[in-house]
Amino acid sequence: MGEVSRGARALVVCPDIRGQSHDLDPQARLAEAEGLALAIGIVVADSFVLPVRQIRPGTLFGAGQVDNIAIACEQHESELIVIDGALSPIQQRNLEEKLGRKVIDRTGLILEIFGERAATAEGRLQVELAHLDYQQSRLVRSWTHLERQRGGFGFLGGPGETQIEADRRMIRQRMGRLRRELEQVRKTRGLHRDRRERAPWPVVALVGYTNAGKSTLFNRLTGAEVMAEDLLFATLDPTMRAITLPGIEKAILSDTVGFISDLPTQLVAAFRATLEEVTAADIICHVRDISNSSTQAQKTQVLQVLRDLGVVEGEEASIPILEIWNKWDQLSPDDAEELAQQADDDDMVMAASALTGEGVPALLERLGELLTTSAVLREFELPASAGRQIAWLHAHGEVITNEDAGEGDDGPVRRISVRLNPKELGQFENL
Ligand SMILES: Nc1nc2c(ncn2[C@@H]2O[C@H](COP(=O)(O)OP(=O)(O)OP(=O)(O)O)[C@@H](O)[C@H]2O)c(=O)[nH]1
Ligand SMILES: [Mg+2]
Repeated sequence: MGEVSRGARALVVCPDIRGQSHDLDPQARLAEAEGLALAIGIVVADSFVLPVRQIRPGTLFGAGQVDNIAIACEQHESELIVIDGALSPIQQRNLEEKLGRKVIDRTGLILEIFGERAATAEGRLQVELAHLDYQQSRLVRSWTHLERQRGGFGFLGGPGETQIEADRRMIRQRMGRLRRELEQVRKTRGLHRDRRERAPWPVVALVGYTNAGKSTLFNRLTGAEVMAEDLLFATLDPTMRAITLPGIEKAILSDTVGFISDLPTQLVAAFRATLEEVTAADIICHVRDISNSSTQAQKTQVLQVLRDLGVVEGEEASIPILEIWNKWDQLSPDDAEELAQQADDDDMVMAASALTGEGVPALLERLGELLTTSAVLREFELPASAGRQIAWLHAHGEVITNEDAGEGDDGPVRRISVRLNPKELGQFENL
């Protein structure tokens, strides 16, 4: 880690490759790439989009374009070039040689940010694993030119083992160790989650595109001081706090990592594990920067991640999703008027400004309402002799299945799936 240093002056180049479709247009992608660079303290000296009609396997860009990048580097005194796309290891090496400067691609950049931000043990393990995976792929495909014969002492491998094989094995071993550690950490966290699931407190998860305002809203609702900044990926590790809502004494609010388009594959798994918490929520609040010109594309990306997590299938969501149209204060009066109409017509949309607090009381009201009425499928295993509880479930919830689950310590066990809202769950737990 630490491939780039804070304060480095960089050129940010967004390749617009013909035939590759994107939700975001090139200018929006360029702005996002600048945001990523800023997030790690890089000074953006200049930035531009370069159309690529045909990918050059060796350099991605054509020779004339590479010359133009070199000129721009000179003009703007840049020591680093950020390419907002995927570079093959060979392309990266060739560009570095031709430009005489360090070149980093989008995956490398996001890995750097994640490396700097991860704060919990689990987050750090995930990011290191992702980084090793990235390095490993680079070793396999490009470092062969660096291969050199190792002398025949044979501590690590047989005599004559090449350096690249040794490096590869070391990375593999390290990854194996990290995976085991990660599993251990997750087991502990899994226990916590089970315990919380049994606790009669509903969980509200904030999700959304990076920089949408999740942490700002989290802080406003909880009085906490989670880092909320105009930085992409300000939050990496999930944070939870208790809040009180109208009609609900206690609910758990969780803040999560922001989403971004084209997340590096190496980070998808890490990211998904962090987001698993979301699948145990009673309500998902999808925080949107409604003032952003790419807000629609961002929403598509967020829904895609929720789909990957299994929360959304087709048009159906298994957990109610309340959209929060945040940064309302940034809208022009005309836009505000038009969007207010749409928000009014949809009872799963609330307009708000986490910054000014406008719309927040109504949002709390709506959350309380949803939590007392939205039923989620829950599964219980109860001794068949627990007649009172079983009867209560039938009377208050919508029982979907009630089946034999074998023998327990106290005789036969029933497995019952039932739709209950969080309030009913609380009552049931206190029976
Ligand atoms: N004008 C305005 N700015 C806001 C509002 N909500 C958040 N912001 C600003 O938007 C920026 C990002 O806010 P965060 O709360 O850090 O966003 P996030 O969604 O947690 O971002 P990540 O953790 O990076 O995913 C900060 O500069 C906030 O001050 C709002 O309602 N209005
Ligand atoms: Mg945040």
